[in-house]
Amino acid sequence: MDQISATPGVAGQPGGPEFGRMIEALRTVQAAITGAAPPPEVSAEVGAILETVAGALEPYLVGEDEQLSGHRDDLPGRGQPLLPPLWLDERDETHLRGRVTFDRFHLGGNGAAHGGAITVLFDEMLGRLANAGRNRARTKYLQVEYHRITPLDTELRVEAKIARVEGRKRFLTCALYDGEHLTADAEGLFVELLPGQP
Ligand SMILES: CCCCC/C=C\C/C=C\C/C=C\C/C=C\CCCC(=O)SCCNC(=O)CCNC(=O)[C@H](O)C(C)(C)COP(=O)(O)OP(=O)(O)OC[C@H]1O[C@@H](n2cnc3c(N)ncnc32)[C@H](O)[C@@H]1OP(=O)(O)O
Repeated sequence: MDQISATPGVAGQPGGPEFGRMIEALRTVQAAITGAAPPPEVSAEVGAILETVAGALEPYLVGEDEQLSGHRDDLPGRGQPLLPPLWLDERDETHLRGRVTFDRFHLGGNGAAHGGAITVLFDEMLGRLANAGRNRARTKYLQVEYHRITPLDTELRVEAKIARVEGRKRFLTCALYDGEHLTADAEGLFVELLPGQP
């Protein structure tokens, strides 16, 4: 996880645009499966296709350091399908600003994003900022408040800031906006790892 490549991949090489297309297709599949009520024969057919997909990748399974997913900063959400597709437009060591869109895969209920999906976004934003140009740090706590529902299929703005640093402790904040409206925000403490801490 220490190495995240911001360089767009080269066509014909592992991590090239073909990889980005595969992750994009997976996101489309996640939303389609979540949102569909298919007849049994279609579920069976799609299930068999997905088993074939997993089988096609099995010979290429690698360790964490070598996997492409999560290491591609040129792809939305680092090419990690657990993360909602997040684009970072501004970043330095004190703040991050980006755009994110939740879809049907991230549904909580009644058209609103799941609170856990929002928390994943906040942990990602704060984790990226807490680790920007600094020694490694991990989340100690993340306190989230949900102020109004976060809509699906809507481009939202997300901003993170460093509030203060006290020794190993980095206190950060993050806020998610639908237009002018704050939908959720968070405060987190990240603690710099000591030698030997994983
Ligand atoms: C996922 C990789 C993350 C690692 C980073 C790697 C690479 C970075 C490169 C690029 C970044 C790219 C992507 C990263 C994006 C997202 C990352 C998401 C981050 C995560 O998702 S990461 C997973 C969830 N996370 C954990 O899995 C942590 C499990 N946990 C531990 O590993 C330990 O818990 C640890 C090491 C955190 C601390 O342990 P510890 O024993 O060293 O430190 P301790 O607990 O003593 O606290 C020290 C000081 O904080 C004060 N303190 C404690 N609790 C407090 C509270 N509640 N309120 C106020 N103050 C508090 C104490 O009072 C003391 O203060 P003082 O020093 O002043 O006495």
